[in-house]
Amino acid sequence: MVELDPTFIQELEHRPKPALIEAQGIPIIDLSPYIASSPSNPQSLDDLVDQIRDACTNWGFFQVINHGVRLESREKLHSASKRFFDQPVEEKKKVRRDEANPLGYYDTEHTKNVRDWKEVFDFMVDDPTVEPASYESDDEETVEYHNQWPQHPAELRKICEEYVKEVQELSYKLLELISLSLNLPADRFKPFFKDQTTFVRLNHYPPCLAPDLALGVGRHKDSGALTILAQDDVGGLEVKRKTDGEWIFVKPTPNALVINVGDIIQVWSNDTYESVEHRVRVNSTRERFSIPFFMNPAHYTVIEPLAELISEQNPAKYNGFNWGKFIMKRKHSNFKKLDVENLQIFHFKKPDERKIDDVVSRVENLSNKKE
Ligand SMILES: O=C(O)CCC(=O)C(=O)O
Ligand SMILES: [Fe+2]
Repeated sequence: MVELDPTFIQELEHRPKPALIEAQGIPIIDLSPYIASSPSNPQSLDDLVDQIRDACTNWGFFQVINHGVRLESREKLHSASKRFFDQPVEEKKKVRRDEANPLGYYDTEHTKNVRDWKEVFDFMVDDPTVEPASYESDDEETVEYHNQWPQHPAELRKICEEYVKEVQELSYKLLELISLSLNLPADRFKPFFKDQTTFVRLNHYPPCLAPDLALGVGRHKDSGALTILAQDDVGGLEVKRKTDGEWIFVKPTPNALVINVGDIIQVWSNDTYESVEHRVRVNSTRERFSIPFFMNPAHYTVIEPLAELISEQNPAKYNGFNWGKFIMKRKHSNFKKLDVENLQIFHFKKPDERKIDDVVSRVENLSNKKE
């Protein structure tokens, strides 16, 4: 019997199943009609937009190939990340995050109040990034966050910055495609990202002696606009299939990036697209590395359903909320185990919508129990 610190142990119903379900996985979309420098033919662009719409509607997740991010920059970052995490913990803790600076290294993240089997290193894409000083709604003070770079490996900073430049270009293209897929102009979302609060996380999941009890990241939805994830060939990411709630393994595909729409796009689209739950399983033999790029708007952005996507027949399902305050509150509860439920976009649903969601989730629970 392996002794596992009880803070890592998932409730029975949330533990990973012994067998992986690969099934028909999330779609793979070839972005070449949009990424290529030569103007593409309109038919292939329409096809691409249709594929994006289907993937966002049916899965909330997809993989992209021919995305313009060079394999070389990605591999360089994976190996620099490995060099960083391979160091003794005392060395890594020289850049550890604390309540004053949320950036850098830490190994105590909790998701839904259970500790994740992972260690991470976070940095902002814009350095410095301006965020609210507190989550109190009447406090207008802001602070500047600065990245903390380690001394070793010295090249980590440059490699991260190079990678980010390429992924950032892709992030705008994906936003454009998503916008077109909602029948909006390609640049509809762009202004929200002028003072963006986008950040990148280097994830390291060490081998775990009790992979049946713990998770690398517990079930969650990404709270930002869009996530672009590079994963290595080990695999571990699982996505909750919308049709039946089954956890589906995302098969690592060479040179593909995994994309998912986050809570913000769910609200902007007034629930046309949903931010889908996912989690990470760990294994007892191989460490895993992954690198999510979390694309987030400026802190002062009020997140609400877009005017073009609501009507009398389809009224706004959410009250607007301030992105910076929302994320501050979330960070506060992720930092340590709290007894309260995490803040979710669900809490901004208009009262009638919350009632409808409650009924739907009760029916879903009933039908899941029958299996
Ligand atoms: O490592 C992964 O595959 C996904 C990580 C993730 O979902 C997250 O950090 O939000
Ligand atoms: Fe995630």
